[in-house]
Amino acid sequence: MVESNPPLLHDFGQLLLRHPGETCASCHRNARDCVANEEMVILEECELPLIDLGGLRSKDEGERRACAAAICKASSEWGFFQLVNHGISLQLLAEMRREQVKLFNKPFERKATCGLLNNSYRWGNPTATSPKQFSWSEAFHIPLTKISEEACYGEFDSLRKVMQEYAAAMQELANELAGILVKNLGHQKEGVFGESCNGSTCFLRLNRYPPCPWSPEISGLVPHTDSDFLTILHQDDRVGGLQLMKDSKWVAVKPNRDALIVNIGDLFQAWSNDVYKSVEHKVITNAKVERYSIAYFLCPSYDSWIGSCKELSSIYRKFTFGEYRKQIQQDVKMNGHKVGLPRFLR
Ligand SMILES: C=C1C[C@]23C[C@@]1(O)CC[C@H]2[C@@]12CC[C@H](O)[C@@](C)(C(=O)O1)[C@H]2[C@@H]3C(=O)O
Ligand SMILES: O=C(O)CCC(=O)C(=O)O
Ligand SMILES: [Fe+2]
Repeated sequence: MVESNPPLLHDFGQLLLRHPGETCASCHRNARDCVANEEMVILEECELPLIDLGGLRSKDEGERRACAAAICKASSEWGFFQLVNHGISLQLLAEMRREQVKLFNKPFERKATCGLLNNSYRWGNPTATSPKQFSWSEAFHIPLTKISEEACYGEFDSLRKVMQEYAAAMQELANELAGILVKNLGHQKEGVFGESCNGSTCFLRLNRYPPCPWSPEISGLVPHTDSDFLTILHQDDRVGGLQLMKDSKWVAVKPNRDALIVNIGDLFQAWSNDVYKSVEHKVITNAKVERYSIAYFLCPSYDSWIGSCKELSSIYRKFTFGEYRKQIQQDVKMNGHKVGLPRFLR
């Protein structure tokens, strides 16, 4: 049988061999026995703020205002919320998921070579310097620049067509949410994003988390913040695993088949001068079942300047998105993990 899974067990094993003596900071067991030491912290399951976007379309001005206020409140207190009545057709979400499954079912060799989808395939973390930096997952992190170029997708034209429709729908929703968040701080979206955040500058990330024999000690996706303005996540509707940091504790997000998850990324935190929070999150693995998710990242072009709505008292220095991405890639390469916004403090 042709293997479609990436060699996660082999790569993780190699990493453990390179770190035989490492001990876990919280339980003092050998890193081989305990690779995700944060898991020792007590875990709560949470009800993320639930926002009914139908409120924005209400004839009643009070309801429209209340809905916008709830979005801003959740973005500053949680950095995360769930969205129902979001207007994205369930059929489109299901079609996108079908194409995603078909893609991940291809032989590993095919996914890893051939420059598939703009060379966007990755798995594990080749630059991890310790076991707890390893992600038990595979992903296509796809720039939407070439989404209209059929030649770039070869045999995956049905995936390209659904992705095009999916990305357009997500872009509209992401822009609407971004507009509300910007207006709340007394600015106009056009002034902040200008022409820089359009369909072709954004990314789609297709994630697959294979069952993991080391579960739950190893992360499916290591703790991170997203490097964009905001993310719209279509997570698995049955298999949970997403956790986020709230009041210094990891809390688990319950799957909800009717909801999309929205989270604030680093760029919005920087622009809002820390009013909106880019919160750390991670995915835990499951020993028996695989899990899928799709993230839409609202990003500007690489040459866009990320300033602050409080120019005179801004916490972060001005930087371009290109500079930000480059710094992340450099940190991941050098230390195995992302540093992010702290690098850009004034
Ligand atoms: C190994 C890594 C790649 C990543 C940064 C990280 O240290 C951990 C998570 C990865 C992630 C996931 C969300 C976004 O896609 C991303 C751009 C980010 O900010 O964190 C990626 C990073 C990446 O692919 O460079
Ligand atoms: O799979 C998930 O639920 C989260 C994925 C995620 O955080 C990401 O792709 O940045
Ligand atoms: Fe993320």
